[in-house]
Amino acid sequence: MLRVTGVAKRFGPVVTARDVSFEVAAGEALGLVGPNGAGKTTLLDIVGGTQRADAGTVVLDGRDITRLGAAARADRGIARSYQVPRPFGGLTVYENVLVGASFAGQRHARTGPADDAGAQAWHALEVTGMTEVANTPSGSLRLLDRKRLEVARALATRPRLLLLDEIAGGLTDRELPQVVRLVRSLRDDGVAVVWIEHVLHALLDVVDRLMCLAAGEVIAQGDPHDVIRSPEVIEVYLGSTVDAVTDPAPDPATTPPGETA
Ligand SMILES: Nc1ncnc2c1ncn2[C@@H]1O[C@H](COP(=O)(O)OP(=O)(O)OP(=O)(O)O)[C@@H](O)[C@H]1O
Repeated sequence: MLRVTGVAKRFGPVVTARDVSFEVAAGEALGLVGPNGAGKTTLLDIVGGTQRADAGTVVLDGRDITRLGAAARADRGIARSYQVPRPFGGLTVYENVLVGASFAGQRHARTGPADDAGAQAWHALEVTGMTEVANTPSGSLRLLDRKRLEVARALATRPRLLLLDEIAGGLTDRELPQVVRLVRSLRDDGVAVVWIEHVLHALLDVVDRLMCLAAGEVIAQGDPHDVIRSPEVIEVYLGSTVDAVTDPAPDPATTPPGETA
């Protein structure tokens, strides 16, 4: 479904992507890990269309979308959540999601029968377990609900490819499984997912494949358990936490050293 080939990006002297290539199949979940500053968010930006790569191509469903902006990519089914949730604080949860659903509704109306944006927004709240806080001002939400609202706003656009940026960071041991279940259910419903996450055991509960970036380069990708056992990944990212991550009863709060949630 998604094929990224030979992507390069730099900000002045800082190289954030160097010949990065990967693929995501329809309905597949790919985890993206790596040290702070490795270039993970920039790569998501390049796939989502909010950043333009210096070189390389992004192909969705066989069509080259490299030169398309974020709105045109959203039209084609790409949606994303942001590391720092940015809801419209004065609007309720429902209203926030309705904004996304309305834009998507207008787009779909151009090519087919008009959607009911309200129904679509409500559906996104149901899927994310947020109906009980639908009328709560989003500025007063606890962290878990702010994270879920990010996902709900993205879902309201009816994506086929969902880009998630650290939606598990900062959550408690009791909250984490809810996010894991949510992402897994989306994947199981056929939505392809690319998920950046430092909370590795949450990622490992969901993703089909894992890719590790360091200094803008892919240092490993493939089976998640192979990737976290890769000597290079252990050296530059996991260090001694690899045993905690793969332990049968891992500490849910485990985050690699030096990483921010
Ligand atoms: N717009 C920008 N202008 C200049 N430098 C940038 C810009 N965006 C990102 N960078 C730099 O590019 C590098 C990669 O940043 P990026 O946010 O993609 O990394 P990351 O792997 O997502 O990190 P983290 O895990 O901390 O979120 C960093 O050194 C960052 O400071």
